[in-house]
Formats: sequence, structure tokens, C-alpha cells
Amino acid sequence: MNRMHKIAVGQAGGPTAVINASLVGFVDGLPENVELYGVMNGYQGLVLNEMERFDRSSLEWLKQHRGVPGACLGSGRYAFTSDLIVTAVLNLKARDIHTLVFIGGNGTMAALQKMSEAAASMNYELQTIGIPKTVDNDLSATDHAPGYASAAHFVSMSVRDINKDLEAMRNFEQVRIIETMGRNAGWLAMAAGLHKTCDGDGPHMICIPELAVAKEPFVRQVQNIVKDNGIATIVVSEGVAFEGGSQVQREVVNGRAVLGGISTEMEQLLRSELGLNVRSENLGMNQRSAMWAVSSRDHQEAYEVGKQAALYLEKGYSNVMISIQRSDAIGYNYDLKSVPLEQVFILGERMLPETFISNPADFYSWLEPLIGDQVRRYPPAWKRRKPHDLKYHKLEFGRSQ
Ligand SMILES: Nc1ncnc2c1ncn2[C@@H]1O[C@H](COP(=O)(O)OP(=O)(O)OP(=O)(O)O)[C@@H](O)[C@H]1O
Ligand SMILES: O=P(O)(O)OC[C@H]1O[C@](O)(CO)[C@@H](O)[C@@H]1O
Repeated sequence: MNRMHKIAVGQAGGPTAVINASLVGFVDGLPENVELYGVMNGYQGLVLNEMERFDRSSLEWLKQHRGVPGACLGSGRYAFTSDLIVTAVLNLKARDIHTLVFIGGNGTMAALQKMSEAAASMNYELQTIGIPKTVDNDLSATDHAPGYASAAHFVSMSVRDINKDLEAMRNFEQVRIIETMGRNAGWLAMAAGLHKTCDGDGPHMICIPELAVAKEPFVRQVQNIVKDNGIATIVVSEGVAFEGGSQVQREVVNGRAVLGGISTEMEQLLRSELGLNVRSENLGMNQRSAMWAVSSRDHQEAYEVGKQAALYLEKGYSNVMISIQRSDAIGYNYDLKSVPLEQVFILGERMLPETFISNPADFYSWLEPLIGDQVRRYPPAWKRRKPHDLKYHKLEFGRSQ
């Protein structure tokens, strides 16, 4: 059997602005003699047998999406149960497709691993390869996931500008709370501090899911920040919970919590405790779709990661995910390697490491090269203080600077 012959490729989970670049990289990396099928709407397409064979003109169409956000094959969230996984394997078998490639995050990789196990137990030979993507950057076994840097760029630029707006409105409004995506990990929220020029500059506080927020000290901290600076720009990840409480959920869909609303709870708390004019807002879906905020490096890496998947596929690798491994060499360098899907699954969600939480400057040094040199610097805020000494939320409430 020629395993290269028929290949199915799909995209799953939340889209990113560069997930299509990975798809195009993958397609560009394939040899001529393959039959490529696009799986529609994530794993749902495998179950409902919605797979489209690409011909010359639809491949042309696909390649036009290299710089387009969203997921051109369709993505989405789909309850992919054990029974449906068996159906999916049978549908691949009926088409004699022996290679399955999915672009996605943790959930996508877990599903791919399950597909692989189900196929093995059904004696069906199935080669599986995962291509990483997630704006949350909570995927393990890779330095970062394509999609994150662009979203981080969007968050950092947006927060910088919202803070400028608040500086202008200080005689009217004192506190803004900006909610970011990220699920249970603080990678995106922390990115908000990337362009902070000095301590007086915003964001003045960043709350991440890795550290629960104690209400009383939080209120006092905000009060102190407003006393020092006249305003407080606070960034909160959607996954943050108050101490003793739980994460705020908008709804639960197919057993999966859709987070959101902590910024509104914080707004209500600060309004009632401090009587300040407080506004909360959610950065929303632009975080994962704003093409104008795409990091050119992220875009390029996403493409290369896709291409590498095609290379590994040809070499016969299976049950692996492509991993970006940063090298220690001076400057920004990385290698693209393969890691077992099982390892990705065992390591689980990747939280912000303690070293980055306690040394934000190290985190920003790690992040900066991923964004690239495309940021127009603003002059420092009116109070000149130590650069990058973020007064972010780390249970050090009441510390005044
Ligand atoms: N444990 C699981 N078992 C089987 N299928 C799963 C599992 N987790 C996720 N999936 C499937 O993979 C899809 C993508 O997963 P999920 O929605 O968690 O997004 P993701 O890949 O983690 O990406 P992101 O978090 O960036 O949105 C799901 O819609 C579902 O079809
Ligand atoms: O509401 P949806 O579309 O499921 O997506 C929201 C979730 O997806 C993510 O953006 C990841 O793609 C999370 O940060 C967020 O919780």
C-alpha cells in the first residue's frame, strides 16, 4: 500500500489568523502524486463523511487563503465521542484514506491520538500528524504555538492604545478592565504588558488564571494604583477566578465551558467598593482573527510548520505533532521537530511557567522576537519609572512603588 496516496486534512478548535497559512504550507510541501481531501468543519466532517477531494482549481482556491484569517475548511467545536471516533475511522476506511492530518490545539491533538488508537484497535493502518495552532499558547511540547504571537501582538497593541484613551479621559473615568482570551493559561493576558514603558504606564495590573485573585487586596491594590497614577488599566484573563470561587462561565456547550465575564464581576466589585467610574470590556474575537495584527514571524512559522508536517508525512512519521524548539544560539533561532502525540496529551495544558510569573522581564524577552520588529514605539508615559517592572497581579498586593 502506498500510504502517501490518499490524505485527509482538517482544522479544529478556535481559528487563528494564521491557521490557513499552516494549511497552505502543508499543501505546498506535499509531493505531486497524492490525492488530498479536505475535512469540513473539524472532526464533524470525518463523522458526517464531509470530505472534499481537492482538484487543481480548488487547490488554487485553498492557496489563496495563506493570508486570510478563520479556517477555510471550517473548524468549530464538535462533541467527538468514542462511538463517533469509530464512525470516523470507518469513513476513512471506506475511502481508503490512510493518512490524517489535523491542525489544532490540545483538544485537536487529543482527538487525533484517539483516532490513532481507535484505528489500531480496528486493525486499520492510519498515519496521524498534528500541526499545532492556538492563540491560547497552552499547547505543551512546543516553545509556542502558531497563532499565539499574532494574538499576543493584538492584545499588547490594543491594551496600549486603550490605556492611552483612558489617560485622556482621567478626569471622567478612572478604571478600565480589559478581558482577554486564554482559557486556563495566562499567556495572552501577560502579553498585554509588552509595550509598557515604565511603572506609571499601563497596564497597571495583569491578572492571570495561574493566580487566584483575593477580593479585598485586589480592591486595595486598585485603589493604590489610582492614587499613584490617577487611573488604573487592568488586564484580566477570562480564566481568572476570585479566591475561593470558580471561573466565570458564559455557558457550557457539549460539556465544554465557554469562559467569560470576570471583567464584569471585577467592574461591579470596584464600583461598589471604591465608587470609581469603572468600565469593563472584552477584547473579543479580534484576538484570534485580526489579520492586520498578524506577526510576520508567526505567519511565516505557521507556514513552515505546515510544510514540515508534509515532510514528516513523506518520511513515514506517525502519531506525532510538529514542535517548534527554540535553540540557545544568540538571536532568535528554532528547529522544527516531531513530538509524540502521547507526550502532548500527557503533559496537558501548558500554564505560564513560574519563572515568567516571577520575572515578567524574562517573559517579555521571550515574547518580543515572536512579534518581530513591527511595533511603532510611543514616548513613555508622563511618569518616568523603571521599565518593565510590571505591577501585575502576583499576590503582592498593597506594595506601592
Ligand atoms: N478529549 C477529546 N476527545 C475527543 N475529541 C476531542 C477531545 N477534545 C477535543 N476534541 C475534538 O477536537 C476539537 C477541537 O478541540 P478544542 O475545541 O478543545 O480546541 P483546541 O484544539 O484545543 O484548540 P483551541 O483551544 O485553540 O480552540 C473539538 O471540537 C472536538 O471535536
Ligand atoms: O467561544 P468559542 O468560539 O468556543 O471560543 C472561545 C475560546 O476559544 C479560544 O479562543 C481558543 O481558540 C479561547 O481562548 C476561548 O475560550
